[in-house]
Amino acid sequence: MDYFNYKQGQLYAEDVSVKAIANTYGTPCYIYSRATLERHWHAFNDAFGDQDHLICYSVKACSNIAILNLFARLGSGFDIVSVGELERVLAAGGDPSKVVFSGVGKREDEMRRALEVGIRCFNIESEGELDRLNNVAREMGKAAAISIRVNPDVDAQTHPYISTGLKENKFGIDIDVVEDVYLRAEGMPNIKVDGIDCHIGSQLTEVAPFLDALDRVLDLADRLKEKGVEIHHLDLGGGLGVRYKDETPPLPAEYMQKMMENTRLKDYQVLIEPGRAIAANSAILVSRVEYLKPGEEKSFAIIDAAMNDLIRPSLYQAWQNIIPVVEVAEDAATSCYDVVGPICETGDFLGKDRDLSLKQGDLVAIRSSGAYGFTMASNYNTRPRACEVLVDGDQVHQIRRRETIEELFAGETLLP
Ligand SMILES: Cc1ncc(COP(=O)(O)O)c(C=O)c1O
Ligand SMILES: N[C@@H](CCCC[NH3+])C(=O)O
Repeated sequence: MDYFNYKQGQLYAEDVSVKAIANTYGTPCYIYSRATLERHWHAFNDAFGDQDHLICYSVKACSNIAILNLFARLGSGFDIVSVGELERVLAAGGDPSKVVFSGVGKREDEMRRALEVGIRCFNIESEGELDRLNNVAREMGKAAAISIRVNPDVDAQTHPYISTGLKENKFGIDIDVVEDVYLRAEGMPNIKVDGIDCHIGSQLTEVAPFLDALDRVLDLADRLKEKGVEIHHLDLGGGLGVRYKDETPPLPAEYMQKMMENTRLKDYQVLIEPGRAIAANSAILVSRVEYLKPGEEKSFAIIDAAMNDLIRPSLYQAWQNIIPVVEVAEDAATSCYDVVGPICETGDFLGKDRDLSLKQGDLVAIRSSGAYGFTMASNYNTRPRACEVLVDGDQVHQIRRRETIEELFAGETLLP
């Protein structure tokens, strides 16, 4: 099911013409489909059947408060990695008691705020963090619920920058030594051990690495039980991949079904932290062609979106489809373009070697831009960040206006 389709030769987002949105709100512009976001969230939620579970949507994938609010209304929990993301969840009406706090570098002030609002659980990534949390909780007269993020040394078979479950990665505590850390945590007066956490990487297209990690986590839970440490929940992280080009990742239902074939899971509440699989294909980034620059070696289509708007192609050599907003005739002449932005970096490209039929002023849509798109945007080259628009049937809502130039240096001061 795709909510971005051509109708009478025009690209639509649900029931609204993309060209009409671009003409009203300008470009570059992120356009989200509410129906897609909600369908993907439900796909995970429904997959659990009667298994006790909580979906903690990973805020870093796409964090506009209007979108977080949609998930909050569905009863979602949230996975956060900073106090900034926590404040977003709260501003969006999210329930703090359904928030898990991941990340290797939690500051004291972040811990304090999270304890103050009563989050569900801290996913501890090091012994130093455990000690710090115990101290902060003691100062506040509270007990902090924790799970420890274990590093199971499983190869997620994904891009090295987004693989997190190998010994060489900075994340979590080695599963072979974590038992002692759990025993220490059990003895801490202001720590309440609740779960085990594991997240091995992102854009996984096979279930096998998840199953390997799950086995190791369940074995650990058994060993801990023998030593008197009671585990109530397992947080299996996020990481399920999506189709950008020709990948064939399992659907959420297939993935969860395979995981739940392990009947030992029934003894626990299961948390998951999906981000990309919910958000990636919920949005397009729409951009206008500024110039065409034909050449002997290469032809360039220079568009008004750049690596500051969508960094995935530059950073991971990620491939995302680029399609025309006004459909072109099947026999129209095409050229092979590198689709690039206006930024002064050779690495500023959105797509390479794309056969497209383009002229100056045309609109293009970069697909699968909903996850790690706007959230990774920057102001490099003093470029205001794009606006975000959400389509709901035939309704269009601007959920974030375009930044103004003045805002970009508003916090700066001249010397006296
Ligand atoms: C701890 C943690 N949870 C969840 C996610 C979300 O991952 P994904 O967007 O691949 O589902 C990430 C990012 O990889 C993460 O680091
Ligand atoms: N930013 C990455 C995913 C990173 C996941 C972070 N835990 C991407 O765009 O593919």
